[in-house]
Amino acid sequence: MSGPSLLFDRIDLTLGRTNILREVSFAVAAGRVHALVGPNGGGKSSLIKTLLGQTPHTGRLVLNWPHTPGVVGYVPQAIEFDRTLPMTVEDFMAATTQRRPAFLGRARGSAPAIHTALERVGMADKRSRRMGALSGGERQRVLLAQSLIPDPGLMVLDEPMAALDEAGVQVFENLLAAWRSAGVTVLWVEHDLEAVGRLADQVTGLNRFVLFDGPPTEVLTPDRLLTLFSTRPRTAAQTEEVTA
Ligand SMILES: Nc1ncnc2c1ncn2[C@@H]1O[C@H](COP(=O)(O)OP(=O)(O)OP(=O)(O)O)[C@@H](O)[C@H]1O
Repeated sequence: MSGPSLLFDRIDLTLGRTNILREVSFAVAAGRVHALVGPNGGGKSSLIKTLLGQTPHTGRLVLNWPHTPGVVGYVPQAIEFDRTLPMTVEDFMAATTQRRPAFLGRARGSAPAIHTALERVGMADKRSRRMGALSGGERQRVLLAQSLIPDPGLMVLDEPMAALDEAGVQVFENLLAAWRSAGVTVLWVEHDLEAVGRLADQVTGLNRFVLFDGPPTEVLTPDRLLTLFSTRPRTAAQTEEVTA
């Protein structure tokens, strides 16, 4: 499934008194792996929520699909489950991927796709475990698995490698390679800059504003990284601005 190109054009987002994104403009090329990096609180997750239509932003956001609009896969930041919640991995997969209401049970037709997706992330043998009993890395693999159904054309990933062990990282890298060869567009929030340097085609640095945008080899220079990750805490800067 060929992916869309994306255009963020002067995106502004203010929630309450907090100005989270200001004049954010950059483009994501179709079928490329595009990383979004920046300090904690820099607005990366907010930008993703904006892309997914979840925020009252201003500015222009364009998704240009090659043919008809396709499927958007989304891997949220790690989520917690109550240990006693009686929801198995299979139940979770069904609830997040089937159209039929989850309280009616699993749709029989969805079983093969769920099995294949769990196999791709190495979790097929743990399909009957409760979500709350999984390790953080195992839960992360299940979050990746649910994003594979149905086949996405645009994949939106919010720190998908958090909590993954080495084998889990390999699973993720295999998925990335498969998306790349299928022409899926990937927008990927990541803190691991070594992985970004190795695996992304393009990288945007975000700390409320766009700080840089280009191929990793050109923009992830030691100077840039020092500036990006040693700025004043944004809360202090914002408070001054709001009260000025
Ligand atoms: N609903 C909200 N109302 C007010 N402020 C919010 C809201 N949601 C997020 N923020 C603030 O917006 C800023 C950006 O948060 P966001 O989660 O987008 O950052 P991030 O770059 O994804 O951070 P991290 O790397 O820590 O995940 C933070 O200061 C956060 O506290």
